[in-house]
Amino acid sequence: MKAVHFGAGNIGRGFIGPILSKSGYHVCFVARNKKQISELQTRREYPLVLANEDRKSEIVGNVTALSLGESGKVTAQIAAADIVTTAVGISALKDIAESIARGIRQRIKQGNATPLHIMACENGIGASQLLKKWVSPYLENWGIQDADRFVSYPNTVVDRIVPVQKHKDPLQVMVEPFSEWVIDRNEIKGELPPLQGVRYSDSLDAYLERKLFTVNTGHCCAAYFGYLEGYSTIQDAMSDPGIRSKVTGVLMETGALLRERYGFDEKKHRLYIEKILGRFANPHFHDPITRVARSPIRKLSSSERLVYPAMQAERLGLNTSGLVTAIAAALLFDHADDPEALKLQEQIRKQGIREVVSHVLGIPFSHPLHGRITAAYRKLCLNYPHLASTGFETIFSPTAHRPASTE
Ligand SMILES: NC(=O)c1ccc[n+]([C@@H]2O[C@H](COP(=O)([O-])OP(=O)(O)OC[C@H]3O[C@@H](n4cnc5c(N)ncnc54)[C@H](O)[C@@H]3O)[C@@H](O)[C@H]2O)c1
Ligand SMILES: O=P(O)(O)OC[C@@H](O)[C@@H](O)[C@H](O)[C@H](O)CO
Repeated sequence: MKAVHFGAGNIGRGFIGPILSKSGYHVCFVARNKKQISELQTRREYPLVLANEDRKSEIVGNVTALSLGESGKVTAQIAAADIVTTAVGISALKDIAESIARGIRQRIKQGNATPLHIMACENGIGASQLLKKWVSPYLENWGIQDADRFVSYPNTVVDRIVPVQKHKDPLQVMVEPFSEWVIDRNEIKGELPPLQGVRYSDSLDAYLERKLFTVNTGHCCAAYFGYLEGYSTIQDAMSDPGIRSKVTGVLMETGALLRERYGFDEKKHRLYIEKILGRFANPHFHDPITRVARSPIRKLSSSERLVYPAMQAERLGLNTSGLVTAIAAALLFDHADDPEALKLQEQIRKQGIREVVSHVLGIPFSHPLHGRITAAYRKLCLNYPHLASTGFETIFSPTAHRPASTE
């Protein structure tokens, strides 16, 4: 069995690659880092270490790598693959779509009609279906109408914390012991791929929202609140009782929403939250705040971990005060090495916070959350003036940008 995995980064090497390899697939990473590619080609294996007391390690074998630029070879690999997975970041899916489409075209030319499962293992709602939207136009342009007969794009949920890390061995990866990979069973064509430790579900949305609005909402809250306080790792932020309590408060809000939407048992969900808070605090990690806070425009979009649950909870009349403060904190994330953080700050400076809440977060001026978020943002600007320094005077000053109800 053959698998092609795009992205030899943290989750690619730390979770998807190991599951594929353990399940008997030969794994070809399609990657960008030259050093990693040549090491994977030569060694054909790499070490994976668990971030716990024992530091138990295992070898992930039966792997190799290609560079994205080796387009003929990548096409051939996809043409012969049983599974294609990705972990490149949801915004980068469009950049790999043509490669995948070429592989499908070659597969059809070769008369290979065995099922091909393409799974985008990215955080976000409907990532595999989004990838399909990027791949399909290439196929249509080439006159290929019937790829759906054997190609499927099941959405998935992947959960394992794998921080940014550096080791002497560029292939080594340290991961938390916990892991969960759930795949939408309804989308699979043909037999279920024999993936060890993976769950196939008929109700993926429930798993997806539970993960995104608990693990990822809580994680980014720890990051954005931690950033305000000047912490550099999630573990440091989580050891601050004030931050831990704020994160817990937000997860109580998303928990109430999830229970309302999917009927989760309250006690079990509370235990799920507790477990996740413990995972964030894992003392064997130094997970940079900047990794977890990365790409704030993506994280603040209307289908994502902060705004989506806030809008849904508001609609149902549930408490959203913690989410509102978290959104305001995210709007202050101005890390200089994060292109989206810089773009967001530029937009706030140029357009004012009210426009940004409306157009970037997708919350209309007339929506009750709009005024509450701008008010919370203003309060944070006053409490953390060093973060709001560049645009503070203009953010609330002239003309229409001044929020009416925040004095
Ligand atoms: N790290 C985690 O804890 C974790 C857990 C679950 C899900 N995820 C999701 O997995 C995805 C990857 O996250 P990560 O933490 O592994 O990031 P990462 O930066 O460590 O890895 C991404 C990799 O993709 C590569 N890449 C980017 N564009 C590419 C392209 N066009 N072709 C080939 N390779 C490309 C990058 O070079 C990098 O090696 C994200 O969507 C993230 O949300 C991460
Ligand atoms: O990868 P992002 O940027 O969507 O989110 C950052 C982290 O919250 C995320 O990578 C978690 O570590 C992961 O989702 C845990 O399963």
